[in-house]
Amino acid sequence: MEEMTARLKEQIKTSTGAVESMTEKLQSSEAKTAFLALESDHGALKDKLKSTEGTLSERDALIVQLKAKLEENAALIAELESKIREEEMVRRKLHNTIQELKGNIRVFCRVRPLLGNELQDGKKTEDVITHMKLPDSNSGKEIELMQVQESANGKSVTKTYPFNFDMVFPGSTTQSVIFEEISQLVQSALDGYPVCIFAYGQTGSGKTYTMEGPDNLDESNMGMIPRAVHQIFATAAQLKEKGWEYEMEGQFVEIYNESVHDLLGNARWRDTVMHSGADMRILFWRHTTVILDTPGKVTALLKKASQNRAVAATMCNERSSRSHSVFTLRLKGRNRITLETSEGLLNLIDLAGSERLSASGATGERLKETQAINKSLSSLGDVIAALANKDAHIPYRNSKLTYLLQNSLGGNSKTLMFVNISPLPESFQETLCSLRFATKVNSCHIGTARRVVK
Ligand SMILES: Nc1ncnc2c1ncn2[C@@H]1O[C@H](COP(=O)(O)OP(=O)(O)OP(=O)(O)O)[C@@H](O)[C@H]1O
Repeated sequence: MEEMTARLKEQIKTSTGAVESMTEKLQSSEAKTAFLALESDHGALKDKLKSTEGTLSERDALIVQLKAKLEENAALIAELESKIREEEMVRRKLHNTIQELKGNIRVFCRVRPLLGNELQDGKKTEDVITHMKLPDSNSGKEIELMQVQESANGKSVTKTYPFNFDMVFPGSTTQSVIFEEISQLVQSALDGYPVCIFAYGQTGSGKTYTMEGPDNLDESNMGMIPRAVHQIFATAAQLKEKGWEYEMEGQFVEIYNESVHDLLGNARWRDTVMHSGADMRILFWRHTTVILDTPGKVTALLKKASQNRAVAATMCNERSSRSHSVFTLRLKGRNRITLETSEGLLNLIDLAGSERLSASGATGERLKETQAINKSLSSLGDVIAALANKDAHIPYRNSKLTYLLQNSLGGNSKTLMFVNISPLPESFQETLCSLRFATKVNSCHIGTARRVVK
């Protein structure tokens, strides 16, 4: 026991010695420095933590603020969107009122310019066009024809034939200026109205140029059809913001010798049997329909149609189109916000030349064509006269053309007619006939167009 106590005592002594030596070491300046450094680091970290905590709570407050602002902005956007939709509705109503005030069948008279060989021997336009008084600017409405006649006592007297239309465009008017005047009508088709624009006039007076453009088509001389289609695509894209989405379908048919041909089908002359009554309308809509979701598809459609179009020679114009061509664009709109739907229709019609039989010098097959053209155009005149007289019976069924245009002339649609005229003195009688026909059309009140919306 004593021995064990002594051993333990010895052990305690040894460890006390070790503790003393360790304490001594700890108190040495090296350890002290390390300790102080650690203490300072610790303090710095504590400060950093405190400042980070401060920044974090500041950020939290900012996030709350931003969230509130975001909600405020979202409410503002919703309010503005609904305002835009309301304004769009007001715009549509106002636009329609303006169109109605302008009258439903409007007539624009367009005089084509003199072409290359018509201005020979250094002649100026005013040297050739001596039988016509035209407006100087593009905003005129009057045109006067003048003809020198011999009176009963042998004296020369100048007889004048004044005409007034919604617009009269002299030969210098560009395609884009003319389109500006009809772009409102094209807009109406997107708004859900049936719209019909047709070109009437003698062969070579510029109908195809006006509706489609010349053969060497470029941006500047594009006709009303490609311009209308471009505008429709551009406006439909803008209306997307207001919730409107559109589906577009196109058809192109031709009425030749009183039968209807599909200009988009594969068969060049796919003939349709003459049906009477309601069947006939169904037949029209059985023709090829192309979904038009890109402007490129429209260009391809117009190209195909023009390739298929019947072209034959007559004495009046070597590339004379002897048929009526009818381009139809159906525009189905749906507003994904208001769930409103609309169904507009745009008919763009290039009528066959209106020249009289005697002037065309036609015989044989050409004579038959001219008779068919004259029949349908005179049916058009009869329909318009019956509408102007407010007759109980309107003879739409007398020709394919008037049957096709039934909805466009019968008061349900907005209609515009171009009367294209030649500037040549030798076309005086044809021009007079065309202007008289156009005056009859212009005086025709067909009632108020109805928008197709659900
Ligand atoms: N405003 C114009 N500017 C320049 N050239 C024109 C204009 N209008 C017509 N032309 C030219 O006059 C010629 C006859 O025009 P266009 O073929 O359009 O007549 P049209 O009335 O359609 O004849 P058709 O009844 O035979 O179809 C064409 O060469 C055309 O390019």
